[in-house]
Amino acid sequence: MSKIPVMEIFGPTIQGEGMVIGQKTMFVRTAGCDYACSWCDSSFTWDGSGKHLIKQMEPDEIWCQLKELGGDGFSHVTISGGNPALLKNLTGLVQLLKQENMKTCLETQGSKWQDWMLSINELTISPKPPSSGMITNFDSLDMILNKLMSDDFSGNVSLKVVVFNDADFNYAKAIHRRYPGIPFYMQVGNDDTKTVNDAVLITHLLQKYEELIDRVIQDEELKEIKVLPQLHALVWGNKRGV
Ligand SMILES: C[S@@+](CC[C@H](N)C(=O)[O-])C[C@H]1O[C@@H](n2cnc3c(N)ncnc32)[C@H](O)[C@@H]1O
Ligand SMILES: Nc1nc2[nH]cc(C(=O)O)c2c(=O)[nH]1
Ligand code: SF4
Ligand SMILES: [Mg+2]
Repeated sequence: MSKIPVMEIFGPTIQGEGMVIGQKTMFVRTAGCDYACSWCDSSFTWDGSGKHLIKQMEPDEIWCQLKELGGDGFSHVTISGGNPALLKNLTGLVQLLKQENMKTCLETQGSKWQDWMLSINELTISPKPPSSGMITNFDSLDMILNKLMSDDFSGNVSLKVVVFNDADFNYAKAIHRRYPGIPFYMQVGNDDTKTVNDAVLITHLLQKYEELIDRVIQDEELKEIKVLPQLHALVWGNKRGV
């Protein structure tokens, strides 16, 4: 018995962020986070407001629900949260997804390590900039990225920093400088995660995207960098489960 606290299972949708942006995928979102970012767009996973949604599930139950939703129409599963890396017992799910010939993607912030992370195909580490209110533990981050750059890991790893302001931009640059060999992404911060006015939100986020692009273009230090919006926010606004 190794039950996993699941907040939501959804899809098929597209991966809206980072290195496999646009990829058709299913999502498994786990409950609980060791951080409490001021602007977290998934705060219901850790602030108590989604407590009633949490289901303790075995890996095979999760797989059944994925198949119910996605049928035979998917080959990619993204695990996000909360912080899935809090869960030692995700090994069973990751192995089952592998057996079923799924590619796996993980979203985590780089604060915790689990050995099952070595079996993930696409691993995004997203350290948190000053505007989040969180403090990066660089000992943990160094340790995690060292493991992911070793021969023990055969998947792809990338770094993704969300940027809201100047201090975040400088933090993002410092992260890229510290880990120059790792594919690096800057992502536009969504500063209005509650509005249901999609038209206003989307116009605003596109403007923020243009501002971030302009900054990167003007910065001679930034060369090997990709600048992305949250594509799902541009398509569906703040809607949950997409
Ligand atoms: C909800 S988090 C869950 C995974 C993990 N806890 C993490 O932060 O990487 C998934 C991604 O959404 C990003 N994110 C959260 N809130 C955001 C916001 N308001 N605007 C832009 N990106 C956001 C996070 O930085 C992270 O890269
Ligand atoms: N479509 C879509 N793409 C995403 N990429 C990362 C997400 C997340 O919340 O971790 C996310 C999400 O919630 N939806
Ligand atoms: S680390 Fe991720 S899930 Fe946790 S609070 Fe920050 S953005 Fe939200
Ligand atoms: Mg999200």
